[in-house]
Amino acid sequence: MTLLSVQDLKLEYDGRTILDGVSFDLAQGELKVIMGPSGSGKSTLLRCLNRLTMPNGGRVVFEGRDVLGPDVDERALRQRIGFVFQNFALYRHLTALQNVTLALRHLRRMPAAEADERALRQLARMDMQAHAHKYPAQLSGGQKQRVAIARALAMDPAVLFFDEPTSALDPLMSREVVNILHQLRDERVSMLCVTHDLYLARAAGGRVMFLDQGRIHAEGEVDELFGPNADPRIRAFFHQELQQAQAAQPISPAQPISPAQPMDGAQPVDPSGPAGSPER
Ligand SMILES: Nc1ncnc2c1ncn2[C@@H]1O[C@H](COP(=O)(O)OP(=O)(O)OP(=O)(O)O)[C@@H](O)[C@H]1O
Repeated sequence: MTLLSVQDLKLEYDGRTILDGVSFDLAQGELKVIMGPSGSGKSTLLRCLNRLTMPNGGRVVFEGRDVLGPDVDERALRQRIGFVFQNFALYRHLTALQNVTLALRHLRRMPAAEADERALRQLARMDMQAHAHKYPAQLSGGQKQRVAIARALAMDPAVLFFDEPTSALDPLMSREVVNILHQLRDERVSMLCVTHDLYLARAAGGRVMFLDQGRIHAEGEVDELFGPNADPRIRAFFHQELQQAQAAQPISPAQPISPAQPMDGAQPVDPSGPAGSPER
C-alpha cells in the first residue's frame, strides 16, 4: 500500500531550479534511500514533504491526504512524520529519557508516567535503556543518534525521515546507526533516508534514488546503481564518496565501506558484506 506519493515536485529559489519534477512513491514498510551530489536537492526534497519548505508545484499525498493543500494541520502532519537530523538535535540540559518524553508531554499532553513508560520502551528498542538517565554530553555520537531515533519513534510516526543520520559520526559510530536502520527495516518501519554514506545505503538495504540537479536521475538497488555499468555522473559521485570514506578511515579490512560490485579503481569488497550480517 502506498504511504507517500510525490508527483512532479518543483521548487525554485531566486529563479534557480532546485527540484525539477521529482516523482516517487514510498510503500508502507519500505525504506528508500536518497543519494546524490552536494546541492542536488536532497534535503530540500525532504523538507518539502512535510511542508518545512513549500514547493512551487507538484503534489504530495501522505496517508491519502494532500500535504500541500490549504487546510493541513502542520502539527499533526509533523507528528506523523518523524524527523532524525544529522546533529541529533538533543537538548543538552535534559537526560536521554527527558529528551524522549519532552514531545510526548508537550505535543501529546501525555501524563508523565505513561510518557516515561513509552519513552523507556523506545530507548530499550534502541538498546539504550542503560543510558536513559545520562545527559547527551555523557553519550557517544552513535548513542546520541539512537536517542534521537527513539524520540522520533516514541511519537508513533507513520514514517521516519533521516537527513544524513551518519554524517556527524565517525565510521564506528555510523555503524551503530546503520544497524538500527537495518533493524527498523526488518521491523517494517517506513523510512526515507538522505545520505552520502555508501556503506549505509548498502547495509540498510533499501532502494536508492539518485538525485542530480533536482531530478531523480536513476533508481535501483545499490549494487545495480553503483555497479560496473554505472553512468558517468553516478561513477563520479561514487569515486568521490569512496575517497572521502577512505580518508575518514575505514573500520577494518573485513568490513569495507563500498558496494558489492566495485567499479574500476575501487577497492574490492567483502562479499559477506555488512548487509547480511548486521552487528547487534
Ligand atoms: N532557503 C534557501 N534559499 C536559497 N537556496 C537554497 C535554500 N535552501 C537550499 N537552497 C539551495 O538549494 C540547493 C539544494 O540544497 P540541498 O541542501 O537540498 O542540497 P543537498 O543535496 O541536500 O546538499 P548536501 O548533500 O550538501 O546537504 C542548493 O544549491 C542550495 O544552495
